[in-house]
Amino acid sequence: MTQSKVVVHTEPKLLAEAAAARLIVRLTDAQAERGEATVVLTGGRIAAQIYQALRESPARDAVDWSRVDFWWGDERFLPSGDPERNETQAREAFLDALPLNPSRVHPMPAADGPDGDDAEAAAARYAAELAEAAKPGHAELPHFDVVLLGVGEDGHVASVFPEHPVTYETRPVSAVRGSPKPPPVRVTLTLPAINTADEVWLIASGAGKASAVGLALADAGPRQIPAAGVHGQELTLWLLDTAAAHELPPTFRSLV
Ligand SMILES: O=C1O[C@H](COP(=O)(O)O)[C@@H](O)[C@H](O)[C@H]1O
Repeated sequence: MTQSKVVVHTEPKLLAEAAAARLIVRLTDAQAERGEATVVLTGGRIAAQIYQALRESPARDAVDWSRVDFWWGDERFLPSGDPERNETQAREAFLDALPLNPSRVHPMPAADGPDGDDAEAAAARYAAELAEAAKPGHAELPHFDVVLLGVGEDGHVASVFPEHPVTYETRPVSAVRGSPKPPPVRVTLTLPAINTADEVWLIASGAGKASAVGLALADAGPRQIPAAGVHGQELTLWLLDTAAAHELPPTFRSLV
């Protein structure tokens, strides 16, 4: 049975620290149950703060990081090591500081990778890597314990942008051309792929996100506000700071 929850923190730093603490607990629980854990990472400003909080958390070693699989929800299709890549951000903020198993770290291909600047081929390559990690009977995707998602000012999640054809995509991974936010070429998990996760966490900080968050929680259409179109199989968790929670629909106002 799927559950939705909204949690509002007073400031971005607390939001980041609380999200990091939750993630440590969630990954520890998954490892207790299944012996391993899988998280899908996001990019963006609040994600960078969460990753830093994870790195600095005294509880971080509760997780056996060598038994965590890391995937990415989207990538800015740029050369490897480009500071704008979500992979670079995550590696610098926390992955490089953890005792990972490198074979469990699955960045999306870069624009100087085996497919060169062919984003469609890169998307197909990532889909094949995901399918290879899937358990028998789950043809296309591995089990995702948690998908982390930032929320754009326009309501985008991963690189699924409002009114873009990618909002209709049913394959698990898609190239995105003509992104309204730079860079214009990206690779993304699609809404149906994200929605296979046990838990989907949407994380938003700042007044610029308030309108998108309010519309998503008021059940806007997913083509207009992609954040409205993602749901975990067990839990959809909104982690907000007060500024991002400013335009919550009336049913949630008591939280602010
Ligand atoms: O470009 C992207 O933007 C969103 C949100 O970023 P933020 O800086 O506004 O928090 C991010 O979730 C996505 O992964 C990224 O590629």
